[in-house]
Amino acid sequence: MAYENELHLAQLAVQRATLLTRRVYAAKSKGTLSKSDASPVTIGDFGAQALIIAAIKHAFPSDEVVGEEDADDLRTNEALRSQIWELVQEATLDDAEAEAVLGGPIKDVDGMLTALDAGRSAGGAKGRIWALDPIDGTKGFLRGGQYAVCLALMVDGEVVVGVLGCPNLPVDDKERLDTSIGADQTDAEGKGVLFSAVLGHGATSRPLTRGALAEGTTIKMKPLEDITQATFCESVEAGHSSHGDQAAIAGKLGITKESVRMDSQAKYASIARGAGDLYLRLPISKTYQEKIWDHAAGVVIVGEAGGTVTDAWGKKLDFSIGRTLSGNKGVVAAPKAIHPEVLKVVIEVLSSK
Ligand SMILES: Nc1ncnc2c1ncn2[C@@H]1O[C@H](COP(=O)(O)OS(=O)(=O)O)[C@@H](OP(=O)(O)O)[C@H]1O
Ligand SMILES: [Mg+2]
Repeated sequence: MAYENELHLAQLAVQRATLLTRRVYAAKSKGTLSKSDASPVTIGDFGAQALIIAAIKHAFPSDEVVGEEDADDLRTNEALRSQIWELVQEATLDDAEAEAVLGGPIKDVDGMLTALDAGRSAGGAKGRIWALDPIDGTKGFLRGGQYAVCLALMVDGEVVVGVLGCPNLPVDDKERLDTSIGADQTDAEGKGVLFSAVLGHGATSRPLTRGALAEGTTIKMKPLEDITQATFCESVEAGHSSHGDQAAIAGKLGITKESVRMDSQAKYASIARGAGDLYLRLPISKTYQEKIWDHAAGVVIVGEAGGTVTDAWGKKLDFSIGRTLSGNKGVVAAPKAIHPEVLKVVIEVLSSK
């Protein structure tokens, strides 16, 4: 299979980083995060980004990375730096082969800062560039809800590999969408899901483990015969997408079920596994540009599960421009067969404003 090594590396790196974020959440819940004033999101974000970039640079030294964070804050904040360094050192998978693929633990603090800083790529249309969101859905992370560790590889501006670590989603693909899941998740074995896809080779899900990767199963979007029965997902934050426009679109499509609000790219993962049908993200702000790391992995996973993802005007999401999707507005993700019908209504609603 194409990109087999990249996929394997991405799965293990996301697995290791997702477990780190879960430990930070558990520490927050137990009240043992007292050494620094930093928010658990900050700690998890830096730790996860350092781990993932170190693994990428070990396996593919000349690849570039567009990461959400950089090391500036850590260079000036010693307390924060040592707290994150402690976590990063402890974040090893219970499997020697997996650790060898990842290059083992990061050697020293400088190595951690160097890894973090390697996320400054400007992106673009040429070469191999990874897009990384170490904690997507920061609000979800803080409220014990959905969040995702997101990594994708783009080659010449096209997303070819995508991996999402969703520690608070139910393991069973058939389980109904339930936004309350994760409310009391702990740092325990047997919870959470790792989703992956390679362009042209399908999408899979597997339980999140601490050691070797669990066996994957193919995921597919749910066949939807009657659009009025669709379940659609949207952001929790009203500031990130227009709940009003989305409700108007659902109404015009004859959808009566209430939307499922969920933070992060867990929305893409959920519709890809058939727990939900549509993901609508209609822009609120005229100036906000979506970040590539908020979409790259989810888009290839939905595409490989039988879906189509475009922006709100029907344009393919263009990951080749830089760190943002500056050529696009909004997101419409749906099973291939019904995407045109959904898009038509999206355009009607947007045009009538
Ligand atoms: N104004 C505006 N419009 C659209 N999107 C924005 C906006 N501001 C921020 N963001 C990005 O939204 C990312 C989280 O998206 P979600 O779908 O998880 O939103 S929500 O948390 O459910 O509201 C969030 O990612 P994280 O910061 O990783 O959580 C942001 O990159
Ligand atoms: Mg994000």
